[in-house]
Amino acid sequence: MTDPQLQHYSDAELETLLAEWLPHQRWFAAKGRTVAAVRIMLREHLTDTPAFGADHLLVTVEFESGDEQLYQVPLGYRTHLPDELAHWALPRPDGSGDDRTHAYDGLRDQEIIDLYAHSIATGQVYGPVELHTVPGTVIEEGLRGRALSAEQSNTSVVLGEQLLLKLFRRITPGVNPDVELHLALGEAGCRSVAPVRAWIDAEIGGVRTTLAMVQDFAANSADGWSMALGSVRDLLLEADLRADEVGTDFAGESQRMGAAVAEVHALLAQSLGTSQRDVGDIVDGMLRRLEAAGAVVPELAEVAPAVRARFAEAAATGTTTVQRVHGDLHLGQVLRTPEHWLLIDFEGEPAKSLDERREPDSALRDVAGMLRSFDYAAHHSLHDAASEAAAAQREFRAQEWAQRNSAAFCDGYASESGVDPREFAALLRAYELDKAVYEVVYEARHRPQWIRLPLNAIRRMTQAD
Ligand SMILES: Nc1ncnc2c1ncn2[C@@H]1O[C@H](COP(=O)(O)OP(=O)(O)O)[C@@H](O)[C@H]1O
Ligand SMILES: O=P(O)(O)O[C@H]1O[C@H](CO)[C@@H](O[C@H]2O[C@H](CO)[C@@H](O)[C@H](O)[C@H]2O)[C@H](O)[C@H]1O
Repeated sequence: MTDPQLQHYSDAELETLLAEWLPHQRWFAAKGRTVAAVRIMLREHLTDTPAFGADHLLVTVEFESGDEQLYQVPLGYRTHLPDELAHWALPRPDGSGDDRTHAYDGLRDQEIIDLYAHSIATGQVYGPVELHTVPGTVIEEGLRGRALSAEQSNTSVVLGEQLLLKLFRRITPGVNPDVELHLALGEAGCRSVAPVRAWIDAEIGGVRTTLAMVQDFAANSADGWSMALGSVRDLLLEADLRADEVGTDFAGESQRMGAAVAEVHALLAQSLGTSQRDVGDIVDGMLRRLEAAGAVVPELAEVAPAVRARFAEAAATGTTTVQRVHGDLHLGQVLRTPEHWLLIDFEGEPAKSLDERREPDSALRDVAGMLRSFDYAAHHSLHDAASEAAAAQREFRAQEWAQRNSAAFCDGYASESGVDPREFAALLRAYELDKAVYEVVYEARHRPQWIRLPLNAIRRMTQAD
């Protein structure tokens, strides 16, 4: 029996199917919004073999509200869909028969990944796309690829356990800060990032726009979030021990992490400069975000006056030094290699515009991001305890873990930079609250069952002296 032929999908057919499929993808940034239509902006045909086909798409998503977002979507086509690809398939057109070719996320297909790896190694890219390689870089041919887990804002593929190809999903015209800052830090000889070796861009609407980047893959690394959760879990299991007596005490790691963040900040300041900014201006942005968040999550109304009071304390502190920063630092953005800590993902908060993400900010934003993350890790593992007394005890111990690691992180930061973030308590607290407000909206949209973590933290922070 011969296999059925691959059937072509028209642009119009794909647009209809993508409008249904895109909102369910983890990397779709507009969760909760109604898609009015999808338009294909670019469709580059990559291959047609008897077994499979592939296209590379850039699509514009139009929302009911009238605005648009641009997404990058590699698609594969097969007549028979292997079980492991079923999860990544687009719906099939209404009324299509059993032999209708399947369309699916191309980056989940080994053979299509190989095609991209070959293209990067040989420099043979498609259509208007350009590949730029950092001088001295040689990307081997024939590196086998595997896509990383699905829970990401973008899609990353490990090539030969040596390199990581990160394909940006939501595309914003301009240079992606992930490439921009990684390149600057690489040139400055920073030890605490994985160097970028190449990037891919194209001119979109007259603007050179980043589509993907290739950086060193840190094999055998563990992410800070998993390590921190392990430490908290062990502490909560050992009811009679203090945090510093438990084998997986994390404070030494937090201290080294603080030093790594300080190194990155110093090199970003050195390479890309610093300036002075009125804290009042920074706080105006925080107030605007608080108001916008209140429209999404009504529970914020109850804590908003106390948050505003904290913001006002920060605004009264005058001016502060600003520089390029990471912008969305948390425990999931640091990797512990066998040697040291690496910071990854310099894209900034996905919900902000590119201009906002590239705006110089206080280094305290990143410090606050990490302090929030210690609080998340500490409280994430608290389940309903058998009695109120037991719950209070577990809460107390979780809180102690967060404080111990926050202090160690600040100690490490201060030892590397000579500046202790805790000296700027009012501004640091304002950044922590701003981040927690962002998190409330993030959780409402992505993980509603987690929303109590940032909401409770805001209550604690606004009640504390
Ligand atoms: N250089 C690297 N080496 C090893 N693993 C990495 C590297 N960069 C990222 N990762 C892994 O990929 C995951 C997603 O990376 P990230 O840059 O945060 O992507 P996203 O923007 O999609 O969230 C990280 O949680 C980490 O596990
Ligand atoms: O890693 P991303 O750039 O996609 O960042 C977004 O998702 C994060 C969650 O994956 C989110 O981080 C929040 O949850 C973390 C635990 O999962 C916690 O460690 C962070 O402190 C907390 O902010 C991040 O805010 C969001 O931008």
